[in-house]
Formats: sequence, C-alpha cells, structure tokens
Amino acid sequence: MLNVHDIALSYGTTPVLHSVNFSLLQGQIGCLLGPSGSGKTTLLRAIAGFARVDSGSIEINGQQVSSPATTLAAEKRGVGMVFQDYALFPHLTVEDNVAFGLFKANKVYQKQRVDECLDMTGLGKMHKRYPHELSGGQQQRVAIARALAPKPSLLLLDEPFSSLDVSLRDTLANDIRRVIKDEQITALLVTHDQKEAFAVADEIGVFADGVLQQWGDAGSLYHNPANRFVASFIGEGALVDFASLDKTVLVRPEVVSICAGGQYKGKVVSRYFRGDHFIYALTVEKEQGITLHTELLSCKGELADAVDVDESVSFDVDLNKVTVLER
Ligand SMILES: Nc1ncnc2c1ncn2[C@@H]1O[C@H](COP(=O)(O)OP(=O)(O)OP(=O)(O)O)[C@@H](O)[C@H]1O
Repeated sequence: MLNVHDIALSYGTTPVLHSVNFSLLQGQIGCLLGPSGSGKTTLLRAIAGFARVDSGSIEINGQQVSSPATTLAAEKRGVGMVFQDYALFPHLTVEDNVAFGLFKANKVYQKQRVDECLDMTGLGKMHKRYPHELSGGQQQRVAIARALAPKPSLLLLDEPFSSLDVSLRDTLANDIRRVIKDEQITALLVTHDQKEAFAVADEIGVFADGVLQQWGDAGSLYHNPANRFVASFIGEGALVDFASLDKTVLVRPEVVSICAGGQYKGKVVSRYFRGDHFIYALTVEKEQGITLHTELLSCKGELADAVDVDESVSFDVDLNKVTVLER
C-alpha cells in the first residue's frame, strides 16, 4: 500500500533524510518514532506531497507519487492528514468541518458519511457545535473524523496526541487505533512517545539523524534492537560488557534480580514505584568483570521484598536472556 524506497531529502544543502526504506501493507498502522529533529515530520511531508525527494521513490497504492523527477500534488494522492494542532476551520460547525472533503458527493451520502464518522469517533451529538466550543480531545476527534470522511487510501497523523494530557492520550490513541482498523485504512503516525507507538502501531520505524535505524514490530525493537541507539532509546536497560562473555549486551530490568548470595555486588541509587513492582537503579562495584556503558543498571523488584535507596545488595543477571549487540 505504501512503499518508501531508498529516499533521500535535503533542505538546501543540509541533508535531512538518508536512504530511507520501508513499506506498509493495506490496513497496517505504521509509526515513525524518534527524538526531536530526527526527520520524522520531513518524511511524513514527503509522503503527503509537501516536500520533494532528492533520490529514491514513494509509491501509494501501486502508483509512484514521488521521485526526483516528479512530485504528484498533495491533493491528488488520496491522503488524509491529521496535525498536532487540529487545524479545524473555526467558522464551520463540526458537521461542516467533517463534510469538507465530501463536497463532490451528493447531500444524502454526505449526511450519512458525516453521521458515520462522528459516531465512530465518539462525537455523535456534537454536529452543530463550533470548534471553540469543544475540548482539545474533542477537536482532535473532529480532525480525525474529517480526515477519515473521504475514505483516504492512506491516513497520515503528525503527533496527533501531543497537545493532550496523558490520560486523554491513552484513551484517544486506543479509540483511534480501533477506528482505523474498523475502516481498514492504512495509516502512518509520527510520534516521539514510545508508549504511544507501542499502543497504536503494528510496525514501528525508529529514526535518528535522518536514518531509519530499525523497522519492526514492538517486540523485535524491544528484544532485538539493531544497534546501540535503538537499544537505549526503546525501553529501559543498560549496555554492559561482561568479562565472561566478551561482548556488549543489552540488559533489561527483568533479567536482573536482587538476591542473597548473588554473583555481583552493587548499591541501590534510586527506586521507582510502578504499581505492582519497583524499578531500581543500581551502581555496580568495580572489579566484578562488569563494565557499564550506561551509568546504571536497572532491576525489577517485587513490592514485598522492597530494598531501600543506598542499601548494598547482591544480584544476579540471567545471561541466557540478555541481547547481544553487534559491536
Ligand atoms: N523547512 C525547513 N528548512 C530547513 N530545515 C528544516 C526545515 N524543516 C525542518 N528542518 C530541519 O530538518 C531536520 C528534521 O526536522 P523534522 O521536523 O523532520 O524532525 P522531527 O523528527 O519531526 O522533529 P520534531 O519531533 O521536533 O517535530 C531538523 O534538523 C530541522 O531543523
């Protein structure tokens, strides 16, 4: 459905994207995840038709829409867009905002589709309101209903939840995933929030410095990160060299256990309550055959066996469950 093939893009003489490759199947939800300035929005703009590519190509639904020679106009790509700031028409009611992309359809179909899209996004009774009479979350629902109304072949969402408070984000992210799946639309979402990417996406692309570091599902990013960047960007953990292994490995908290008579010695630096467990951060005593590349090792602990900050502890690491990284 979406095929991004080896694209590069510069602003003036500054390269921003380097040799980016990935694809999405019909109905899949992809997510571009990465720190600020890594090139996520630029890539989304190129797919939408707002930015030219210097090399490579983009295909949507089997049609080549971008190459260095041609850039098909945004409005001809069959793409729907949702932005961080909602970008609703302030002088139009909710129903007129949603009907905006349906101007070619007859009135009966327009009304039916507007009702359908407002129901799907949980706005069944808001037809006559104006954007300023809605909460931020409701406005973003309208923006999503508006983008879905013309049944786009591809829906692009740029940080759609980042203006909302955390509890609302989770609810809206779940609702939007359900709506996109029900409508069987292919979607690509930009975010810098890992939790959001894990909650919404089937496939996730991790970006740093304009390079797609890894493309895969949440499980493969977490358990088999392609490199050090992905290992430290996704989830919690530490990069460690064990003299016994002679390799750099990623140690997630769940493979470290504080226990009496453990092989290694350390000290608890901090403790974070996580509801049904604690996460501890440990420093490791020198001369133990361990070199930490990150400052601290994290460890998951039971509530019942709580250990205090500054306490010395011994711990074990299950070396069968660590992930070996290429040097
Ligand atoms: N119109 C522009 N002209 C020149 N440089 C730009 C332009 N837009 C973005 N850039 C630069 O391109 C790089 C990538 O920016 P982009 O907005 O794609 O990153 P991002 O990953 O989406 O970041 P954020 O999460 O902060 O939105 C940045 O270094 C940015 O300064």
